[in-house]
Amino acid sequence: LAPPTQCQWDTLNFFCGGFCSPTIDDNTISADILSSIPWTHQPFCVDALSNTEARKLCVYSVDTFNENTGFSLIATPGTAAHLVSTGAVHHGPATWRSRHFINYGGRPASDNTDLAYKINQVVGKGIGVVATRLIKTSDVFMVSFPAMIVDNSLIPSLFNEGSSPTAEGPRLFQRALDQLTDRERLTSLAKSWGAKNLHVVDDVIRTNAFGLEIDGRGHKGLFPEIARMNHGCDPKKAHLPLISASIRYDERTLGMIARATRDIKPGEEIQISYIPLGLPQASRARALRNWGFECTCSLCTAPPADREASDSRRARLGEIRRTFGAMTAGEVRLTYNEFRALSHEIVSIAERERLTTMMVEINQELTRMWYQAGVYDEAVRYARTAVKSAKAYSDTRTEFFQGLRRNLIILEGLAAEA
Ligand SMILES: C[S@@+](CC[C@H](N)C(=O)[O-])C[C@H]1O[C@@H](n2cnc3c(N)ncnc32)[C@H](O)[C@@H]1O
Repeated sequence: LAPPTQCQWDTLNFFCGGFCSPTIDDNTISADILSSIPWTHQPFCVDALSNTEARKLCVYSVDTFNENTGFSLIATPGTAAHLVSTGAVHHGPATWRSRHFINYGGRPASDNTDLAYKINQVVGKGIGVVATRLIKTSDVFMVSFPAMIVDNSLIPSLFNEGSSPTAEGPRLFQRALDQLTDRERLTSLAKSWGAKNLHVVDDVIRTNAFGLEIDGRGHKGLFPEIARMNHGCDPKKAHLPLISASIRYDERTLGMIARATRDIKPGEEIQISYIPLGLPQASRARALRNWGFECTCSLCTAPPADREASDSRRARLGEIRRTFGAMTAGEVRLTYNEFRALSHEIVSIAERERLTTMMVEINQELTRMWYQAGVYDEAVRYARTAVKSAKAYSDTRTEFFQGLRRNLIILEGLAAEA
């Protein structure tokens, strides 16, 4: 076998299994490169933005992406090359054809007759996503592909209130928008329509974007169908997860995948969490301010005594996790019994707070810690629960899930030998 090709931008040669994509910008384009890249427009670049560490940001577009709705990327040439070399820019449309999960702007795709949801007006929240038939726990009911992905350095105003947007921002946003085949799919998400001097893309990003990492850099992705899902938690039924759906970014296809974390009945609005699970009330309210609405879900509007009880459980959960961090760093030592009691306590708090999708993370952490403590039968117990919880909402073909399974098998072997 020939050694994998070294990519200019990939000095560790981490991603290139022989399928490399050259870094291109508006100066380096040539006829032979053109035949190997998916972009259908010449890159448009700006140099060293004053307030970012990116040396160059370019707009890349491919208008055949996602059944010709188009995709624009505003990123460094290195990020663009990385995305091309993963095959994602090519794979997206094929995946779309094989999975009929999309309905954009409320218009059903033409060959798609059996969607599990519709995009509709919902009381008090603008547009939302409503189930049209029974969606079973762990079913994928929607896969949305990006209209645009933007390097975080272009939107500093999002993180630093009061700072002015990068001067080059509107120019890049406009170019990226102009090069989309279906612009309305993105612009229909806008709220202020040019008010406050905000470019329409910037406006859409503020309340609709999902954070994602590409090749170690932070980006914001606009997935117009998934973006129609509102934030919310469910009626107070103690045996059900607090949130009815979870989403996951699949870097192999650029798809954002929505999966049910419990059975969802026809007519129910499907909601996700915009913020990390497990936060207490005040932090939730602060975090949600970015989206400009007051949380009215069952947890936020529960009687004060219930909210306080929930807050103190969540504060305790945070405290235990910090203790685990200190243990890992070697700053705190606990006895076997103390650690065992804390392990039980954190799991029972997460269950009580119905933080179902967080159970994987917690059980994974406990697996690692019991393994490091050399207590393999306890590690096996938590590894089993991590696999079981992950099955409920993640794709079992993912590297992540397979990793959990492999860990379990290794630990079972160690426990049997011990
Ligand atoms: C990602 S969009 C969701 C789709 C949006 N409702 C629409 O009409 O396009 C986020 C925006 O939806 C609204 N929203 C989301 N969850 C909400 C909730 N629980 N209550 C009220 N408004 C909500 C807010 O205006 C928020 O900025």
